[in-house]
Amino acid sequence: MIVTIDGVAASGKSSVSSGVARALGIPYVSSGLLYRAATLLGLEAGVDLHDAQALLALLDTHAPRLEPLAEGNRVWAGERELTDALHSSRVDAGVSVVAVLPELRAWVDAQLRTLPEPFVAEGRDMGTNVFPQAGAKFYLTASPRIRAERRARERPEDIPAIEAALIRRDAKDKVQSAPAPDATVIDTGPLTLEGVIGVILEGLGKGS
Ligand SMILES: Nc1ncnc2c1ncn2[C@@H]1O[C@H](COP(=O)(O)OP(=O)(O)OP(=O)(O)O)[C@@H](O)[C@H]1O
Ligand SMILES: Nc1ccn([C@@H]2O[C@H](COP(=O)(O)O)[C@@H](O)[C@H]2O)c(=O)n1
Repeated sequence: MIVTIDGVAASGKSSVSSGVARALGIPYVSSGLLYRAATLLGLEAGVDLHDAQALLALLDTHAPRLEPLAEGNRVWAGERELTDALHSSRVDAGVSVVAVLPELRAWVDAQLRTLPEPFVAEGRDMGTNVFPQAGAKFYLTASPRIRAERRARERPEDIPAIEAALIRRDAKDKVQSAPAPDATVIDTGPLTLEGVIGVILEGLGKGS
């Protein structure tokens, strides 16, 4: 079984996926972390983030891999853990440049498609492109202001700056971010985290 949870930036995809996965007793997979890892390695090496061949060469050398733990995904490059470095504002700002490159999308998709079922997969195109056969699909939204207020607890910038960056990232990610026609769209604005998890579990027939 595959459950997909897609949505716009900072709509709660990772937190919700982790909660749903824990309730189901299965792993979750954060596809965005692989795009973030490619971006971080590119920034550290000083390569042009538009240069797919240079990025693929770095990925070949460092071979970042995703550890899809239910309590929180981790990313490793050899013995080095990249996870904590993947959510900086610098990576936030660069990742959409990397994510439009077809070669990079193919690299991420190939990694995801080797994972053994069952799992919850979260990102932008899990329900449309990567796992169109998924048994259940959800899509999370919330206004940019609400998302920025939530994210402000995790970033040094103020709420208007975070909101502007989220709007920019949504625009750059628009092509790969359309909801699947068969996804249930959830506006998380009026809901708590536990509330969103509850709606999804209910939709899966696992509600309490
Ligand atoms: N329904 C909710 N109510 C309150 N806070 C929430 C809710 N959903 C998520 N959050 C909080 O919003 C923040 C962003 O959530 P999260 O990181 O899970 O989003 P995301 O969609 O995975 O983000 P990104 O696209 O940047 O990877 C976190 O601090 C999370 O705890
Ligand atoms: N399926 C996906 C997942 C992510 N992206 C790109 O990665 C960025 C970071 O993802 P988060 O889920 O951590 O926000 C995102 O802004 C996209 O550029 C993607 O294209 N497809």
